[in-house]
Amino acid sequence: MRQSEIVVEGKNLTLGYRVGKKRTEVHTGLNFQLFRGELTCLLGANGAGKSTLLRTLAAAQPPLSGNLYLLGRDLSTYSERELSRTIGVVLTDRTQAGGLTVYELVALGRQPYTGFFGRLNKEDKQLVEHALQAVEIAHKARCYMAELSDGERQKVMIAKALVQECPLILLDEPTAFLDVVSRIEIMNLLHRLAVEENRAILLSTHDIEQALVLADRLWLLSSQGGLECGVTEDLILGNRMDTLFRERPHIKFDLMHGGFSPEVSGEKFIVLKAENEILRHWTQNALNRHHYFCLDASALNQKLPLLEVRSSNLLFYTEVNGQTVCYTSFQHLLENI
Ligand SMILES: Nc1ncnc2c1ncn2[C@@H]1O[C@H](COP(=O)(O)OP(=O)(O)OP(=O)(O)O)[C@@H](O)[C@H]1O
Repeated sequence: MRQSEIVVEGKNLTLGYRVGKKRTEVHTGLNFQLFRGELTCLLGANGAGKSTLLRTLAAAQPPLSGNLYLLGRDLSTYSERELSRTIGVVLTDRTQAGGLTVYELVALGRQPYTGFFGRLNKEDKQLVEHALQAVEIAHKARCYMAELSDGERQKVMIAKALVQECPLILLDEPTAFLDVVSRIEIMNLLHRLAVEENRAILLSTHDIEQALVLADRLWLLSSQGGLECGVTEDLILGNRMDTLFRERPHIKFDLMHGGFSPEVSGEKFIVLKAENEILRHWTQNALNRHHYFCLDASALNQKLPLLEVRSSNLLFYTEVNGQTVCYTSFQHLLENI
């Protein structure tokens, strides 16, 4: 992977809120860089500070201290007009602009160039059409926003950010409210746009599964650990994912399957032999829910029961006394062991 241009850089940044003389620090000493041509996903528990960080990067609130650079220049020196040409912000809002058509809403993204009442020239129109095609919503260009699904509306908001021609796009939970197919589509789309259009795209999400598949980099934000940044696989294999929910030790990151799950509170042990990895995984899933710790065949001895799974309807359970029973489904097995 080539080293690409840094779009945003934070140095020793303190984030938070100032109301009158009261100062509430949400994070201190944050250091990070965001690169062009990459999709970066910001992950963190509820209240970890993701929206606060995104708002600070979007210049919607100033940092309490430290340095924040956008394309090498202090963010606080940007004018409103410069900001609207440099940062595209997509917020999660279910009821946006229902009375506008898709085309009109995306065209609003050209305002930083055309002015509020500005007419679109030929180039503007081409950009709008290109953006509608890029997010695969061109066929709905004449529909009203109110007539779209949540996923389609999200695509339109992304198209609007695209026509702003900003090197940086920030999205706060763009896949909230979406079904699994739309979540995959939106994340895929954002990754493609980051690479093909050479933008720096940063989004916050609770959709860890999708983030682990598509994010070029992760930003892991936690109240105790601050911000950890890195290429997705470096953080996963460096055991950094568990830092996200450090204060909830009963939730563990499953390195094999890339998701969080409750730690097994096993009281019973069983030796598990399975025909293949898929059968092993789902058998373990069922047994863990019933408070069994599963050991592999190397732990085989007479003092532990053995479950041999050849298929989902051929399960051989051998009790400690050596008696073997064959079960024909998980329901059958779980009702009897
Ligand atoms: N306007 C505000 N004034 C003071 N504190 C605030 C304000 N907004 C948020 N906070 C605090 O900042 C902290 C981080 O909140 P933030 O909304 O950034 O978290 P988040 O990671 O986006 O959470 P979620 O995943 O629940 O959306 C929280 O403790 C919250 O109470």
